[in-house]
Amino acid sequence: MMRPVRSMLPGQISLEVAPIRSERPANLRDPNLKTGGGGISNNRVTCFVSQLSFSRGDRLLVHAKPSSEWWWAELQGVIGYVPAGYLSQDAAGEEEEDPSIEDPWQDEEYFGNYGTLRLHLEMLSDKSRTEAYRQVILSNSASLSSKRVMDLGCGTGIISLFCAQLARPSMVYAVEASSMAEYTRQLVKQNGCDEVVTVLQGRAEEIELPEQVDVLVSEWMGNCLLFEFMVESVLLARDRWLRDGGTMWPSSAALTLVPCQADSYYAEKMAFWERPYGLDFTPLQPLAQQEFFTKPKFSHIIDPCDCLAAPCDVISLDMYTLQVGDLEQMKGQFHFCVEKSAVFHGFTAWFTVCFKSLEAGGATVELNTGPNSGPTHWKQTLFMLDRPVSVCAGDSISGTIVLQRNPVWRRHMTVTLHWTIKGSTDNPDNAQANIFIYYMH
Ligand SMILES: NC(=[NH2+])NCCC[C@H]1O[C@@H](n2cnc3c(N)ncnc32)[C@H](O)[C@@H]1O
Repeated sequence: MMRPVRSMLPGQISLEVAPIRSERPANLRDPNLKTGGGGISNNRVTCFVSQLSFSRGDRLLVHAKPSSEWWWAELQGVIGYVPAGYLSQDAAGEEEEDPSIEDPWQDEEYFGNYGTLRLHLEMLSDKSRTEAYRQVILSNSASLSSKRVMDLGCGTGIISLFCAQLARPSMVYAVEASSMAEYTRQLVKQNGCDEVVTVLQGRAEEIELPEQVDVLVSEWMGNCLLFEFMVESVLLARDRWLRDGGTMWPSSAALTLVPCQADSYYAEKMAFWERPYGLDFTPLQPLAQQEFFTKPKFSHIIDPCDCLAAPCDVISLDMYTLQVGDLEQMKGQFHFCVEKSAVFHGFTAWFTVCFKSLEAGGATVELNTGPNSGPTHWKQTLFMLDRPVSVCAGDSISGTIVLQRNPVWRRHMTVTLHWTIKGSTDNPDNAQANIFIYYMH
């Protein structure tokens, strides 16, 4: 249910909007929602968030108020941003806002999940991940003496326990918003670390620490590095609790991309329909493309020999200078030189984070989630093309990637890949510029 408001707009805001063919109020969670401006390629309608066009007296339905200045509203099935200052409450039919949008962070579900063991078991079972954090503490144990540490999103407290067990910090503030915090307190006591580790239950943005800290450590990385956007909490905590000159762990992060072949996934989801049980099911292939290839495949394991070019870092984050506002839209460019003739099925992405030493000149610890490093629970993320393209050694694949944070669902983003293939051969696909939007929800 949404609350109707009237526009008091002086004149028309003339903005490009693409109508959605929806009689019912749009389901904002619908990843195929078409809003704002956009473009079309390979029958895929892109989806950009932009402002909504409306006239004086129009009745808008407000879905969400992500900020005091801009609201997320709908007019005759078209969804977009509206300047809140031009709107007034419609006296008739006071209706409640869509309750599902009251929690754009979906914290109840998010922290509910982290209140159970399933995700913590997965993370603790990830040796590459957990050993990397252990190595950071071990290799900085001397410098950690008498330091004050904040472990943001400590979960079961593993990093805090490493600090207390392998070094002599003066205090570790282990901050955990989910109900797991109650058990984390027990684990801290059970392991004799309660002199050093204090568990604080609450969101890092809201809790109060008694003092600033020297080191802010967190394991905040999600699929494709940013999904869940826990990184926003880390930046807010940095700005509030990390002393000047303090240390961020991780210190930096990078998102890496590579063009790849994905024969088995393509066979499993697309080729399958060619002759199942001797029958021709190819009319279902457009459906399969829409259902399986319009969203990323998380937990994909790419074989290094499926990489068609040298991987390229497309987005780099400096955790000391990154701002929350930067997270709304991040762009990167890539230029790949195809190293072998193959079928180009899509792009695979992964991330690397680095932990600079507390000591000048000390060794940096790296956690690389790519195909040439130890397996992690993130694995890699596969973005499939609508349809595969044959490429030859010497071809180049150049383009841009845009990570666009969802203006309503604050833990979600869309990934837009735009590329062209310049071929050493006159492959008909080479002339085509492609743009693909993938919804991570
Ligand atoms: N690498 C990830 N993607 N997730 C791994 C860390 C997630 C842990 O941090 C907790 N957590 C996440 N955000 C917050 C926050 N803002 N404040 C406190 N705890 C948090 C969450 O409850 C979970 O226990």
